[in-house]
Amino acid sequence: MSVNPANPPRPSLRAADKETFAHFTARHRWRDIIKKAIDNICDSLNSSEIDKNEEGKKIVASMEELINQIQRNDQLIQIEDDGRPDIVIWTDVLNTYFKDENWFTATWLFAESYLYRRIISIITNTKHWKNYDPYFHQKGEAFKLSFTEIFEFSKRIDELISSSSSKIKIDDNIIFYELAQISLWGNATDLSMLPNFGNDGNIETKQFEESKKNILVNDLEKAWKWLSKYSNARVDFILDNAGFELYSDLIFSDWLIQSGYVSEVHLHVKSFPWFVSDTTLDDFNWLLKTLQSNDFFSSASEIEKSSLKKLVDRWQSYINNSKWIITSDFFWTSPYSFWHLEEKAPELYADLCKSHLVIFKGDLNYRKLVYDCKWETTTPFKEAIGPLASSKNALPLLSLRTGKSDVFIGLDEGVEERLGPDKSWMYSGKYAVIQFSEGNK
Ligand SMILES: O=P(O)(O)OC[C@H]1O[C@](O)(CO)[C@@H](O)[C@@H]1O
Repeated sequence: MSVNPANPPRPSLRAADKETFAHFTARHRWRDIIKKAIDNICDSLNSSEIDKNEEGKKIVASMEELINQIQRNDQLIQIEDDGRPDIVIWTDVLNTYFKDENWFTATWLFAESYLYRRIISIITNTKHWKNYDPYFHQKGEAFKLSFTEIFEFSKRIDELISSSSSKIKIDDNIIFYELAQISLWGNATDLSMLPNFGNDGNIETKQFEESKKNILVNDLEKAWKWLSKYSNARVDFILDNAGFELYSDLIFSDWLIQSGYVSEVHLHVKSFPWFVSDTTLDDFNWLLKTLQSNDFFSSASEIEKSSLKKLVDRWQSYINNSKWIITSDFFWTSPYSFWHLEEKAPELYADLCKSHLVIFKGDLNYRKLVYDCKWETTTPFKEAIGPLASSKNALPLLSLRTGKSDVFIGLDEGVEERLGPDKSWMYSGKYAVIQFSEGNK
């Protein structure tokens, strides 16, 4: 049988397997995530808007029913047509591969993606809540907590950009490594890992040094060698989370442009709210607006505010001059692994082929790159990404991923054993991989 969503290249990860993080997620985390979304909806109810209120209550009832379906481990049902064009794909994949499956027997990747698509269908099928993002509040709150790092980084990027004209010259490869790692750990929950560029150009911060040891595979040198042979290249980011992670991705993108190696950065956002924290176009616009808002950072000093203003003005000019292109495609929120990218999204793929480096951020993108299944941890990365490395049009790609699920690939012999029999290291967010494939262009 060919590889397909129900038949990954290795035995699939399924929530039915009690030893996995997939199981814990399906048993506990999904319920908590939906409950939190319900709370957000309830907080947005306003008794003066009667129709909207009534609809809001219906959404809450449907979401509660969704929790019940998961807890009873019901068979997966059709997703209600909400008029979004991707509904056809979802219906087709569900009917073709998962018709008789339930929440715990379907592959984890399908069941989890299906959950987020069900939530969006409930919300989209309303009059007053159509464009409501049930995770928006959380994303904003989390961003606020990164106050210190936000200002620190806006100052640092300024210093880096002007370092070419100053006495202290930091080598471009060093900046590339550090900004890529900031973008990597921007995905981690522990922001204390973030680095500091010292006056002599060295990286200060013990935790950052410490966190480097937790990068189990680090292909940054290879990626740099690949990218630095270009000037005016195109880089694509398949973005992951909004808020601080997005901010750190933009800091990285900013330097790529300023360094002259890159003249165009394509930033791929999600078409609708996805896996709680993923970046949508609204999140992107919110970030830019928030960085300019006096209210949000009311305790910031004038110097901090003006450094941020300079940064956002520059970012806005990239957007106005098409140096940064914000784009989205339904493929990123489809049930398919990226093994099917070329086949299922040929136009998107053809466009990505124009890129000199496609950077995939985060855990979910990693799961989709490697088909979210039970590979040996020593499987070479290029084997696990299948056609993404072997196709004659294979893309040059880089994955920046902190581990938050049951899959790690490309580790040296003995690493898994050293980390011990308790598999929580795989999903704790403490360990990461940076993996590169140069493609066939
Ligand atoms: O934001 P990231 O890094 O893609 O993480 C999302 C991941 O989080 C999880 O929900 C687990 O924490 C996984 O199911 C998913 O792969």
